[in-house]
Amino acid sequence: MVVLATTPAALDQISLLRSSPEPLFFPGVPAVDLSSPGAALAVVDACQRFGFFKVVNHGVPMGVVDRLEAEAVRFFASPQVEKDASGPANPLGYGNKRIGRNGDMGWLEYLLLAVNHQGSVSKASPVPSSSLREVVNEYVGAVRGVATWVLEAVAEGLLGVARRDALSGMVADAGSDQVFRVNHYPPCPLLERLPDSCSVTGFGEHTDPQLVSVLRSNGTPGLQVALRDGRWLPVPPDRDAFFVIVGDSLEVTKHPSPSIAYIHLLYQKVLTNGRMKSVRHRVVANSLKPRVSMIYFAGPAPEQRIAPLPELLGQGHGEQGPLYRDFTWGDYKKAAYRSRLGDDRLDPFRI
Ligand SMILES: O=C(O)CCC(=O)C(=O)O
Ligand SMILES: [Fe+2]
Repeated sequence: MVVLATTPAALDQISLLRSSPEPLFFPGVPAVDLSSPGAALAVVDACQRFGFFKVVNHGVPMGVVDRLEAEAVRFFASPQVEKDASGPANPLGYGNKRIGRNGDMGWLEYLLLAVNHQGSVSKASPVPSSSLREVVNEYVGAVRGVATWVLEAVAEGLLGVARRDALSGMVADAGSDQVFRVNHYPPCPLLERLPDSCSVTGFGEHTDPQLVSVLRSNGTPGLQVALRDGRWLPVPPDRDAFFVIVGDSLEVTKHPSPSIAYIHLLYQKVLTNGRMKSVRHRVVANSLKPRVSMIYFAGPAPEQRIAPLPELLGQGHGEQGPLYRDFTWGDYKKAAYRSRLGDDRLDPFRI
């Protein structure tokens, strides 16, 4: 984070970031072709090594994606007073710059909606128009298929074909906690007044709490993922692909004595007892072009226990037993609401 002597007032409390002198784009984002015979193994490998990958040949009709993007652009271009009618986000609804309740700010506006276990926007969510509701339902219905496919591949890879639905079943259960979010990052002209070495936070660094997130964006760059060595790597946008992000619930590993470096990495997670990695990511603002992203987050029901799957305990990796106490998704969510975006939200659950 950077502090300047004269930060433009319009940035309010939005943090500045130091731009890294890295090459422009990371060429190594693993790409998985869902139509290829080796796709399941490639998914498991990518989840284990990066916690992040993109999928192509995903089978989601691009017409639905384009319709949703057009509806989202229309909504974000509508008068502020109309957008405010669906907010302030608490946590659902329309939000502007403020993310969560604990002081995180970013150069963006967004709409956050709850999705029921059948994949439709829940009645309680403040959706601005029936046309937006319709197209979100259609879109979520389609990308849920990608999330299910990924969770099935992971379960099969770790537990065998008989337990293929061990993870995806948690999302299909009645009462599962699924969320859909559409983010709009307007161009940030203030960037031109900042030194080249600075950028502006669009969405601050964090891990996604759920099992898995499926992200799609327009062609504007901004998304960055953290590698294990702490470097931030820009992800080349691909408007025809989906990016899959492993969430905290899927990851949770263990480590005998967490060192500072290890805490930085945060590659420790629960259900898979560390086999999968959740990945820290963030978005930086763009000076010229708007970025629109849509993310479907697949989470379990509030009463779902988040503990290592018993089959995965004591299978090598030097582990003696779980390093996290049993907790439910509901417990985790409550703790997450009290935390800042970039906090290690699993900390309260470490043994
Ligand atoms: O907008 C993006 O590209 C990423 C946003 C994100 O990480 C999130 O909404 O959790
Ligand atoms: Fe995220």
